[in-house]
Amino acid sequence: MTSGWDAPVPNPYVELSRDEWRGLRENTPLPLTPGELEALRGLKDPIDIAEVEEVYLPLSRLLNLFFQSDGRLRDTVSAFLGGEVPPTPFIIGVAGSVAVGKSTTSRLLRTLLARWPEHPAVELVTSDSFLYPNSVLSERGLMDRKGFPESYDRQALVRFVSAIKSGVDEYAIPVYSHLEYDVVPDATQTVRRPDILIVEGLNVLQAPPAGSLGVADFFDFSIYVDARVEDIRQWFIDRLFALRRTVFTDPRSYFHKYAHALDEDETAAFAQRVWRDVNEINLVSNILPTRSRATLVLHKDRDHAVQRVRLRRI
Ligand SMILES: Nc1ncnc2c1ncn2[C@@H]1O[C@H](COP(=O)(O)OP(=O)(O)O)[C@@H](O)[C@H]1O
Ligand SMILES: CC(C)(COP(=O)(O)O)[C@@H](O)C(=O)NCCC(=O)O
Repeated sequence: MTSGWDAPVPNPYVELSRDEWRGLRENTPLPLTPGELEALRGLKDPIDIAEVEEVYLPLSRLLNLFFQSDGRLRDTVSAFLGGEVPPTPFIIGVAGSVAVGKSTTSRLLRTLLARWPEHPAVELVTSDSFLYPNSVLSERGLMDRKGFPESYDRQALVRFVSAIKSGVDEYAIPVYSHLEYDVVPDATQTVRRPDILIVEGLNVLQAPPAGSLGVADFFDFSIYVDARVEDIRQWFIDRLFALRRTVFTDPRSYFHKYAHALDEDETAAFAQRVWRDVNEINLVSNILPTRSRATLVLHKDRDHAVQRVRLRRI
């Protein structure tokens, strides 16, 4: 038995280096071409096939094992109840900062998971669908708090995930447009009883207020995409410059006015201000504190490559 001040700190996680993790792919095949990966990649995300093979195939294999083990647990419960318990979607949460690369991770997982014969139907929703429209955010003085917990209709998100977990046949949710920087009036995304539902968003691992349910209460597995705050800040700034050269040139873009009006220095100052006053505060106060709730943490280095993986002990 160890004791004293230098005793190892008990740790509820298994910590793996990239080398250890990549060996866990075993013989999982690569069901993705470089062209398909290109289509899934977010702006300025340098993900390549090596990253898919070494990081995402072990993850795809692990999620497939969790999915199958969930089915066996359901069989046990059915036997206990003396009647069939019908399957409901397996729900995966993906959380992390603005600009950390959650969208690429989620889109890639959707594609990789759908190629397993056990769960071909995989749907992806992002929690921005549950942001209040700009009109409501303005009224409440929350336009500079987009992405903070109070900018979402938390109860609508919980109702949706609860309905999916209850096995409803279909459920329509709102659609958010990054281009228009607002919820799109009258547009909907319909989720139809998938085998797996991925729910991606900044705050999806947040603990609910005392006495109520949170969206994370319905997750069967959760992933936190992690990196040093300084690195994410740089990625956010680099991406804003890339957006300025691409998306912001579209007259429909909410940020179109900035594409020409601001020179390079002013754009850098704008990016730094939005990072410091909005996204970093949200990361440090609301998002990072949820990291320890995740089943799995993917930690990226400055070059965006995942170098460490932390898996919660079962
Ligand atoms: N102002 C914007 N205009 C258009 N697309 C954007 C804008 N901001 C972010 N995006 C895109 O929205 C997606 C989600 O971005 P974000 O919430 O920062 O999460 P992450 O970088 O972790 O995927 C990304 O694909 C990003 O490129
Ligand atoms: C739309 C977002 C709040 C992310 O929403 P999510 O789907 O992660 O809930 C975020 O990408 C965003 O636009 N934040 C506002 C601050 C900024 O422009 O960076």
